[in-house]
Amino acid sequence: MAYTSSSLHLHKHLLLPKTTRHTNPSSSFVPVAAKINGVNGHSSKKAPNGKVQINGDGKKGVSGKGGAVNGSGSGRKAAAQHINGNDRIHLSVSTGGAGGQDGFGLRVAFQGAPGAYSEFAAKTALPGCDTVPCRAFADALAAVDGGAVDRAILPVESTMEGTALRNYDLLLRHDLVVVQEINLFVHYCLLAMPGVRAAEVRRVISHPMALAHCGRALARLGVDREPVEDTAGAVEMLRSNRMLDTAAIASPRAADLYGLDVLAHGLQDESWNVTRFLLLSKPPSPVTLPMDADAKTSMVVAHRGGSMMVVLKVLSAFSSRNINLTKLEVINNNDGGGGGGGAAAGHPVMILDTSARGAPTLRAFPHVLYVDCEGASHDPRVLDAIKEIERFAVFVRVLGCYAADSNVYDLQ
Ligand SMILES: O=C(O)C(=O)Cc1ccccc1
Repeated sequence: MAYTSSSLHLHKHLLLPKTTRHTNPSSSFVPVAAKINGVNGHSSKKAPNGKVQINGDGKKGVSGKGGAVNGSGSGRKAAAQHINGNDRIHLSVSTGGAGGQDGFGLRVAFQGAPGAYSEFAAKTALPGCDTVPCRAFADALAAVDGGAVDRAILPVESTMEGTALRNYDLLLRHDLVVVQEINLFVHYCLLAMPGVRAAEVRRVISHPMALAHCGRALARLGVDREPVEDTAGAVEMLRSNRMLDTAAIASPRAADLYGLDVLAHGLQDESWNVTRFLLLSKPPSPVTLPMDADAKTSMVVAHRGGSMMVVLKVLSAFSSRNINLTKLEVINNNDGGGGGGGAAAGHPVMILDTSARGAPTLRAFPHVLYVDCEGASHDPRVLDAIKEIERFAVFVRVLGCYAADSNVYDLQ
């Protein structure tokens, strides 16, 4: 196999929620996204009343009361079914912002149209921030790299699919630092134009990750699948083209925002479906961690390959110092052919080397490890572990040090 990736994924036990704070979901999702024009394509209109108005009719704002999909007063609620049985997990999670970070005055680029999961993750991580919709993840990263926005948010792994290698590839090509992590419970709904019945749906469109996460449910429904840029963009497309034979997979919030019917809830094949997002900024990191904070450090290690010995040595560098790892992804690209592993299949991983004097250079590495460890990057034990790894690795780049947040936040 040319390009392989194996990993120790974050799973349920690592994502147990800590907080029990509940807030009004609609209040945690303020309509500031509408104030900003999209960086590359997506934009949203602002209604005269200051609420978001998507595609014209202005019936539903972001905080629109009448369309609560899972709340009271929704006519759509009764019709929606749970595709995968008892999929509504009731998590004790916060919808009100992670780690006490205040996002007022910060512009955060995300991939997708307003109502995308990434936007919700940004709003949860940095309550009060202004979100900036972008056509592609690459545009969101370019926006923060170029100084057009303060942060970008990127989904990097999910409990169902592991590491989003494409997004890691993007991250590594930029001189950006990880400043925050956020875990979001992703609840998928099947949405259609008002009045459309499930039996009339021939095709389902959504972000590729959403289609993959709902594979079994879609097979059961016997519909065609078509990937589009993002979940909310799919909903926007349905709405603006008045598609009557097509449904979209997106969040209940997107249904509310764009005024679509929810045909089914809990479409995901696994009831535990959590996506981990990273917030990225230009260096130096604007975040100062309190000394006693639970911190995490993310890094990428490039090595010569040849055997799995290097993995054992990396593990030993941490374990001998009693440092816990929360992620280890092993990437090997041996012969340049095809093979599994996502966007970079058949290609070495391109990493921007910012350590050398002079301009940062993009370097190609066939053998790479993505490592997250507990502890701050300035913790002497972590520093020592990195020093030890540097003795046998070709290159180590610390991607960021940030507050560990094991909460799982929920849209509901
Ligand atoms: O398409 C979206 O809404 C996104 O934000 C990307 C995404 C898709 C599925 C799960 C998590 C993030």
